[in-house]
Amino acid sequence: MYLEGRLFHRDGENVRGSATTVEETRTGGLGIRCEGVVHLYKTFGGHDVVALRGVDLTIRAGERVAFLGPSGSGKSTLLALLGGIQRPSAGKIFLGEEEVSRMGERYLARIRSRQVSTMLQGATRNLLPYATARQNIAFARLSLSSSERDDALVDVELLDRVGLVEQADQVVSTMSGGQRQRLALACAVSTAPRLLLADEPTSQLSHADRDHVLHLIHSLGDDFGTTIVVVTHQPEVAATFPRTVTMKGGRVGAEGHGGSEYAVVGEDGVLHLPGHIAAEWPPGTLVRFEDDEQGRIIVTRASSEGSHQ
Ligand SMILES: Nc1ncnc2c1ncn2[C@@H]1O[C@H](COP(=O)(O)OP(=O)(O)OP(=O)(O)O)[C@@H](O)[C@H]1O
Repeated sequence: MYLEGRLFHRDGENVRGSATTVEETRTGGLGIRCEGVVHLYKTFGGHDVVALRGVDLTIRAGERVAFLGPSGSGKSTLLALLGGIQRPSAGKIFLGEEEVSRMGERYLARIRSRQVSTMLQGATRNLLPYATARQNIAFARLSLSSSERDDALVDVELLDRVGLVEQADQVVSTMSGGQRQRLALACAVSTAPRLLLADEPTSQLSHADRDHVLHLIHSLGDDFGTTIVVVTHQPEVAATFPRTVTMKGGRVGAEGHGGSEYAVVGEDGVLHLPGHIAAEWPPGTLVRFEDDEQGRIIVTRASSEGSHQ
């Protein structure tokens, strides 16, 4: 059984914290800014794989964003950089007003344990296999002070929200893949983070479980103003987010806001076409630009019949 209603409680909550450092602020979402972020992986073969080719992106405090894009386009890499799990090869990433690469290891570790929750693909591997669901949540919250723990989250409610109340005292090693994934998310949100980064949090779940997990993710935003970024391949999941960012070839190629689609102008004025048009206009297609009376630019396929605007 799942509980409905408000999950997170915090007296005197203030979703726009104003203290000076990320660490001093406990409430409200954490904004993100990427400036020219490039990331290379060195391979054993000795050649570099360029995963990100210059990402400029701002996510405001409290925004909820879904990252989309084909396999290999750099979504997971960007998420890991935002969570401070990897450092960019070049460019800058700011959490709040602080640049991640200027944070010392210990400072960053504290931010990551109390303010930024990152659920990477395969996050279930980070669960303690011989501990129960309830013990895993307690472990995830170890870094919180006792007042922070009292303030916010009741573990039984949290487990109920992800449909695991009957597994509260079951050890992880006996759980199914879907149950582990739901527990990993419960652990990730159990500290009431200011920034939640989740890579494919619903990939192994049934429709009903997916919807409840999404409800849990969005309730963090509703109750705390948490900034939320998820990577997903599922259009139904992306549709619950007010903003989508589509990665293409290591760059931000397009954005969606409130149902409208926008392309992002890249280096040298390059524009990625929305997927459904790109499928019909192969590389080499000649297009014509015209201004209409309202000052809009009309793009028309110049050659062949069946032109698009
Ligand atoms: N550890 C690594 N070592 C070498 N190359 C890597 C590593 N991780 C990712 N890559 C490469 O970086 C590029 C971006 O990968 P990334 O996993 O960020 O993409 P993605 O969009 O999240 O893909 P998917 O949707 O399949 O998870 C790909 O070419 C990938 O092969």
